[in-house]
Amino acid sequence: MKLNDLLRALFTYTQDGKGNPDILSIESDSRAVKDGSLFVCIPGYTVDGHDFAEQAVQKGAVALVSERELNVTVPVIVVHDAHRALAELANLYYQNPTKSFSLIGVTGTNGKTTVSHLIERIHRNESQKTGLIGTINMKIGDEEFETKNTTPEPLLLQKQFARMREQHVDTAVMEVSSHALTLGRVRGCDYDIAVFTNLTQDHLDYHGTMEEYRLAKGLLFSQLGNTYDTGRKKVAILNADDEASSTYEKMTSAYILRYGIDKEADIQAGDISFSANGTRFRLTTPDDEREVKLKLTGKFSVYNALAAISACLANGLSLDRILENLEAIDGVPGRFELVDEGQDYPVIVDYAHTPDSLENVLVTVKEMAVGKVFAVVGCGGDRDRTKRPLMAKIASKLADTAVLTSDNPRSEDPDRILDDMVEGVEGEYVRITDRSEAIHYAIRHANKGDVVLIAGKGHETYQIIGDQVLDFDDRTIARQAIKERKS
Ligand SMILES: CC(=O)N[C@H]1[C@@H](OP(=O)(O)OP(=O)(O)OC[C@H]2O[C@@H](n3ccc(=O)[nH]c3=O)[C@H](O)[C@@H]2O)O[C@H](CO)[C@@H](O)[C@@H]1O[C@H](C)C(=O)N[C@@H](C)C(=O)N[C@H](CCC(=O)O)C(=O)O
Ligand SMILES: Nc1ncnc2c1ncn2[C@@H]1O[C@H](COP(=O)(O)OP(=O)(O)OP(=O)(O)O)[C@@H](O)[C@H]1O
Ligand SMILES: N[C@H](CCC[C@H](N)C(=O)O)C(=O)O
Ligand SMILES: [Mg+2]
Repeated sequence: MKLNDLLRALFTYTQDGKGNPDILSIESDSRAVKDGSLFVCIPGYTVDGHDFAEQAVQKGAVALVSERELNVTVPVIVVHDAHRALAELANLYYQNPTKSFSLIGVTGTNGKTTVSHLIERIHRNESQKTGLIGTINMKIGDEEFETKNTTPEPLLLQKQFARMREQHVDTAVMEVSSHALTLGRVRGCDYDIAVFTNLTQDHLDYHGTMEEYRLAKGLLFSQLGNTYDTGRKKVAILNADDEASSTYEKMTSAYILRYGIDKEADIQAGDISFSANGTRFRLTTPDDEREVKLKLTGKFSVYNALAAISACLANGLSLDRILENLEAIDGVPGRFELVDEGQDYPVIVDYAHTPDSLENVLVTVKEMAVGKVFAVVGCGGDRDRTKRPLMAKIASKLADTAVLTSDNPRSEDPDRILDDMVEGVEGEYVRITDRSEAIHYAIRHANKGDVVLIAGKGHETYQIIGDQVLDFDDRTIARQAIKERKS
């Protein structure tokens, strides 16, 4: 593709230096630049991509996109915001792949992975070819691809969409993080359906205030638009019980479908009851009323189910088929996952790493415990510090014993993170920095009918300490601890 053709993706820019070279690839990492690359200089949080401009030219870059003028021998396209430019260029380079299938975006503080998986599995059981992008991995049908971010950076994202188009995907579902929305990673994506789960505290290190965080998520709903050039309806799916939805209602011109439990909604759950086998509720839609039996537990699972049902209805599936598929789903990896070695005290691994998700999951765990609840909880390093005392408070108030420990301390001193947590403690706790020891402690002390919750890492298979990524899986450690205790 010629540079000038690619520049149609950008609305305003200035060009410094003449030339219209053939662009053979777009790169935002100088280390990946080859002959014929267009190199986009991204100002990062660790380093500034502009500092690698010279290196990129030496490696064969034939043009650069930059936020400032640069003294190089190839044409420089100067833009206001290189992050946005990168997303728009990537979308045009791969020729608008998201116009070829139905695209569903899921945002919100908690439940994105769960809701995306529910939507994907329901569509897959309807013989649709599906795509999935999120925290755990990316998938096309059964083929898995690794990812670093919940919402990948634009080049990887659009490349993956192009692969989906090639493989004739019918419906793709993706998690859209607030970071991605703020950094413009998803610009150019043509969403058909946007789903909001909920908004509670997280990522204040990045967004500063809850107001900024709320508005960041709103970008998904404003991006949805109301155009029908693909012939598909645009639908915003909002949680009637979450007050942030009223902001998103005003930010979108798409159709709106509301789901809820407490407030009146289009897709409504009532008469909810929980048992050892799962959750039952009465579902009311504008046209129907049904009894639903989920294998998933907790009020939050009812919200996730309602969000998934709404998205599947908006995407044209019938309620009968949606419910049959939904009722068969027994869970998502690392979300309320039981570690069963035949022991008489349930051990649950869960990904709750925010105050709200921890509270929800502990309330659910308390309901199923005949005896005591042990909660193994840590807080991530280089992440929102203000959630640390809140999470320790919730764990120590709701569990009989909170076992406070480490969860990806990253560049921070694990004991400093624990000091921050301990400030919020309001009940019984023990403090064990080593996560493996903490898990062993909880399992050693649990008796028949007690429940051990191991929160925060879910599907993760690593512990990040300093710049080392060490093998670590809560489920494996828990299994070992249960077996050791038996012997
Ligand atoms: C804060 C943030 O979003 N960071 C992302 C960012 O990294 P960064 O700003 O540190 O990048 P950098 O290392 O400074 O590099 C800047 C630029 O220089 C380039 N570079 C760098 C070195 C070099 O030799 N040559 C070169 O050209 C880099 O390729 C890059 O384009 O750009 C990287 C490449 O796109 C991302 O992988 C990285 O995500 C990191 C891994 C991360 O942890 N992000 C989190 C905060 C995040 O985005 N999380 C959300 C989920 C949140 C939720 O739970 O809701 C997500 O979507 O994953
Ligand atoms: N609807 C919900 N409301 C509150 N908490 C929830 C909800 N759904 C799941 N949770 C809790 O949040 C945890 C994380 O869920 P999930 O991975 O689906 O969220 P996420 O939004 O994808 O998180 P992340 O931002 O890290 O990708 C679960 O393990 C569970 O404890
Ligand atoms: N996407 C979230 C995941 C947090 C998971 C938890 N294990 C941690 O490392 O804090 C984040 O990056 O904030
Ligand atoms: Mg997720």
